[in-house]
Amino acid sequence: MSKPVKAAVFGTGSWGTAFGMVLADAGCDVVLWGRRPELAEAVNSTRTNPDYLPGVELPENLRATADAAEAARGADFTVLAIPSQTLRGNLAEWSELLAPRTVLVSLMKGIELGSAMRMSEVIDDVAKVGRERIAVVTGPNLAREIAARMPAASVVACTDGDVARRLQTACHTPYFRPYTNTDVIGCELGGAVKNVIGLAVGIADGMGLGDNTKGSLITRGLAETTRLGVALGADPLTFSGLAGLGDLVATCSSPLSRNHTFGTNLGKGLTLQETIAVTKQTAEGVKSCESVLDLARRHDVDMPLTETVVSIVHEGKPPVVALKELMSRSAKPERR
Ligand SMILES: NC(=O)C1=CN([C@@H]2O[C@H](COP(=O)(O)OP(=O)(O)OC[C@H]3O[C@@H](n4cnc5c(N)ncnc54)[C@H](O)[C@@H]3O)[C@@H](O)[C@H]2O)C=CC1
Ligand SMILES: O=C(CO)COP(=O)(O)O
Repeated sequence: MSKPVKAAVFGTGSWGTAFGMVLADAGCDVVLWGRRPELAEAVNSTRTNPDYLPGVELPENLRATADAAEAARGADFTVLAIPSQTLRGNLAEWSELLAPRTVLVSLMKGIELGSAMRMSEVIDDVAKVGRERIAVVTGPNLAREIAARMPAASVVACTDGDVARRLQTACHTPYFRPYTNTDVIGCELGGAVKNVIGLAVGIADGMGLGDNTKGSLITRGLAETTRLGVALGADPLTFSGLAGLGDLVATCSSPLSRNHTFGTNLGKGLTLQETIAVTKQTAEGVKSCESVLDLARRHDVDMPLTETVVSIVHEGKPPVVALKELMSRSAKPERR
C-alpha cells in the first residue's frame, strides 16, 4: 500500500481549516499550523475549530500545531491560507522549513499592495521554488458551505499540468470536485478581482438597490476582470469558468461572503472604521481593490468598478455620489 499524501496547511482560519478537512476527507494526512497554541490544542482536543468553524466536526487524520517546523516536515503539499498582505513576511519565516520537493499551494485571493504581485508571484519571489512547484486553488468555495460538505466545484491551477493533476487527486472528494487549469494568471486574477466586485454588489445591496443592478455589476465586473487578465496574458476563457464567473456569482449572491457583507455594511451607511470593527475575518477586497487598481494602471487598463470601490472604501466618497458618477460615464459599445 502506498503512503498517504502529507499536507501541511498554514492558516487555521475558515478556509485553511475547511480545505484541510477536504484534504483529510480525500485521504491525506493533514497538519494545520496556527499562530495560537491554544487554538491548535482546541482543534486537537475537541476535533473542531471553535473560533472559525464552530460546530463542524473535523476528521481524525487532521491535527493542528503551532510549531511551523513540525507542520512543514515531509509535506508533499504546503498549503498557504493566510491573509494576502501578510504572506510575504510569513513565508520568509517558513522558507527554511519547507520540505525539499514540496508543492506550494495558494488558497489566497488577493494582490499584494505596493508590488501589485499575484500570490503565486509573491511565493516564487520569497521561496524561489520555481513556478512549476506553485499551485493555486480557487473557485466558488465559501468555506462554511464546504465545511458542511455541500457540493462544489473548484479549480486547481499550475503551469505544470502533472502537478495540478496530483493536487486534484489529493483534494477530490464526493462533495469537492476540482478541475485542473494551467492558466494560473487568469485563475488568480479571477479570485482577487471578484472580491472587489463582491464589495460593489454588497454596497448596492446595502443601498437597497435591485437585482438588475446586481446583474449589471456582475457582468460589467467580469468584463473589467477579463480586460485586466488579457492585458496580463491570461486566457479570456478562464473568466467564464469557475475561477471567474463561478466565484463571482457565489460571492455576489451570498451573505456568507465577507467581502459582500463588508460592502453591504458600507452601503447601509456605516463608516469604514465601523465596518472594520464589525468584520471578524479577512475581507481581501478591502486592501486588494487598491492593488488591483494599481495593477490596472500599470497596464493601462480601464477598471471603472474597481475605481469606484476604491473611491468609496478608501477616499470616503458617499456611495450615492459614486454611483451617480459611474452611471454618467460616457456611453460605450458593450465590447471594445
Ligand atoms: N473563507 C472563505 O470562504 C474563502 C477564503 N479564501 C481566501 O483564503 C485566504 C484566507 O482566508 P480565510 O481563511 O477565510 O481567513 P480567516 O480570516 O478566516 O483566517 C485567516 C487566518 O490567517 C491567520 N493570520 C492572520 N494574520 C496573520 C499573520 N499576520 N500571520 C500569520 N497568520 C495570520 C489568522 O489567525 C487565521 O488563522 C484569503 O485570501 C481568502 O480570500 C478563499 C476561498 C474561500
Ligand atoms: O472566496 C470566497 C468564496 O469563493 C470567499 O469569499 P469571501 O472572502 O468574500 O468570504
